[in-house]
Amino acid sequence: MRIDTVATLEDIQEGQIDNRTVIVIDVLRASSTIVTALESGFTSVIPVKTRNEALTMRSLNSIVAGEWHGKKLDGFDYNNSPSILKKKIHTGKKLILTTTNGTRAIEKAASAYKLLIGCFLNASACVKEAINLNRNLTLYCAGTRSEFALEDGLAAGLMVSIMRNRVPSIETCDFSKAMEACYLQLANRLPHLLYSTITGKRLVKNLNTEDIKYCGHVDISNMVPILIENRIVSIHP
Ligand SMILES: O=C(O)[C@H](CS(=O)(=O)O)OP(=O)(O)O
Repeated sequence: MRIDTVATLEDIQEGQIDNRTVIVIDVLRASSTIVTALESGFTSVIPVKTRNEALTMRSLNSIVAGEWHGKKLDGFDYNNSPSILKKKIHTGKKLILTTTNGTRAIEKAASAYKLLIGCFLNASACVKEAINLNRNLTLYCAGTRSEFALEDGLAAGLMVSIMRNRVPSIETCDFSKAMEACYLQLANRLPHLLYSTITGKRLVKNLNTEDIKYCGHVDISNMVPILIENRIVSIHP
């Protein structure tokens, strides 16, 4: 098995999607929001591209959440905020979600053999599932507005490190090795380090500090979200 890590939304190549397991990593915040939404009772998350698409899909049985450049969109129920979502149980509802980077990464990699959603919160559960799926793996960091986001790279590095402990023969690209080394070097500075990344600083400016603290927790969830026909559901319902 081989792992490749992709640095930003734009950088992914065709050969890194088809016939592979792809884990979309957007720590701040789309991946963390999706994991948390399924943990808090939503039956599915529907990723959509635009505000209008999200509002058109709204129904009695759904809640609309998302942001553009960090700010909650007009007419939406929630921002892309895992710490707010987790305060309430939403049993049986669908979450319609649109975000600046994460939902676009999901759309770009939708033709993967299996597309999973990962972050710090569910890193070990994702790796376990990727091993079960037994395909080459792409860790697809969404980044932020076309730039590499350190928090995504660190979560990818954590996943490479967990994978290497479980499957010592794993092959990796050099960027995966670099992210693994980076995670091992900086792990003891989590979650505080996330306040100083580009996205972290932006979230602080927009008063979303609770999200940063929450998203930096490692392995607090066993939830593995998977994309099935445009809907994200729990892999083990
Ligand atoms: O959750 C967010 O606020 C970010 C916005 S950005 O990185 O500041 O553009 O969106 P996401 O799609 O979750 O990265």
